Amino acid sequence: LDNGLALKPTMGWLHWERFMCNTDCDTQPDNCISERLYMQMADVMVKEGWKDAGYEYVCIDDCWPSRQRDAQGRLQADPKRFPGGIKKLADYVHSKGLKLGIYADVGKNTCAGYPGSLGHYETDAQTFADWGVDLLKFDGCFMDWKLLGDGYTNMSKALNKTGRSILYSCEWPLYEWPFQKPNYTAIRETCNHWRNFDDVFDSWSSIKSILDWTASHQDTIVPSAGPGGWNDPDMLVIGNFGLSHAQQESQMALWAIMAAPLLMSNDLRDICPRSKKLLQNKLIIDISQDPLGKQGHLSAKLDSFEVWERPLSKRRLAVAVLNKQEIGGPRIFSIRFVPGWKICDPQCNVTQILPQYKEMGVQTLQSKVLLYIDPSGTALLTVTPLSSPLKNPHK
Ligand SMILES: OC[C@@H]1[C@H](O)[C@H](O)[C@@H](O)CN1C(=S)Nc1ccc(F)cc1
Repeated sequence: LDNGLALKPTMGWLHWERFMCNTDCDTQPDNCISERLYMQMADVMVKEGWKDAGYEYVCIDDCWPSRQRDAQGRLQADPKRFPGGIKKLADYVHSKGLKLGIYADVGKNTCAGYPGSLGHYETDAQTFADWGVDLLKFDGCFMDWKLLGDGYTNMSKALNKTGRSILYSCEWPLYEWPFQKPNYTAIRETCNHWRNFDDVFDSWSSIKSILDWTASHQDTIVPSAGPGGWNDPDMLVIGNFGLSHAQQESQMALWAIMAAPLLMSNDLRDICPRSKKLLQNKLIIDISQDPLGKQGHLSAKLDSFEVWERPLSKRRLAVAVLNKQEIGGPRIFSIRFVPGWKICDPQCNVTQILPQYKEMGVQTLQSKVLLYIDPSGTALLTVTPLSSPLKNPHK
């Protein structure tokens, strides 16, 4: 969507995978969907270096509203859980130099059964703008699939009409795929990023299913990604319970290669140092936020390894090698099997970023560079071609 936003993949925090629809603030005041949760996350994001690392949007997901619209037909926050209302929460988040995201649904109800926006697109867009909201995640539940396009485009126009810059995150293709192949040209014109596939869960099988779907549809979806519009493989679950450290490194590396929005869903108030270090790794974030804005793709599969490559600015290349084998110990992968390795003709400079930082120095096409990759782990590298002076000096 050409609204000047999401020129790089969105970075921030989104409540859903970790906090879901927990509305029991009597029993669980620290973990229920309430203004406290977002204010505390905003505080931590400033205090613990998340904002400095680039994480900017604090996002509310489903279950925030009251069950009824107000007398003017406007959505309103649950008064017990958000006593200050959304506008005051937005002011607080803005006072921290962060941005606030909110959630609504194109159809009759949200997926959790709260009021949907069907028939209220302009009212809801104006309400969000009046509150100072900076991002809208627009879900696709309870909607006739034949009307999805109208719904998503009408809300896009309604947001534009408010005159406020509001990043528009859609789920349009996710709800259309079961019926017909989505039109990614229309989707890109309408949204700043779009969910294509199932919700992420806190498990390696969930991450694998998302990667497999992406690889098998890459010819359709990869060309549609670029500044202002991105494919959204769903939230980062790094720092929760279900992934080993190697698997957490794999999600971080592959989401950077896919130019995916980096929306964490975890408890930043209580996260293990290794996961925090991984999420704040500047070299990986630089790959994610690369100005060329081209999404990477699966370039080779061999012997239970997957090679993913992303072209970067300044003719550089990011390479991720994933060891799909889930038995045994670390396995060796020769970098010569990386299709993009040909940019090392005649020479290139190689830096390994994961599983640990290692400058591998100048290599040639014939170099024997071996990577040791843990089961369900990933080696992440950047390769910079060095053109020798003899080769086409005027090129
Ligand atoms: O209710 C909101 C929740 C999150 O926003 C996800 O990111 C959205 O993809 C939708 N969503 C959920 S749980 N959707 C859903 C997931 C499974 C299901 F059987 C019925 C609805």
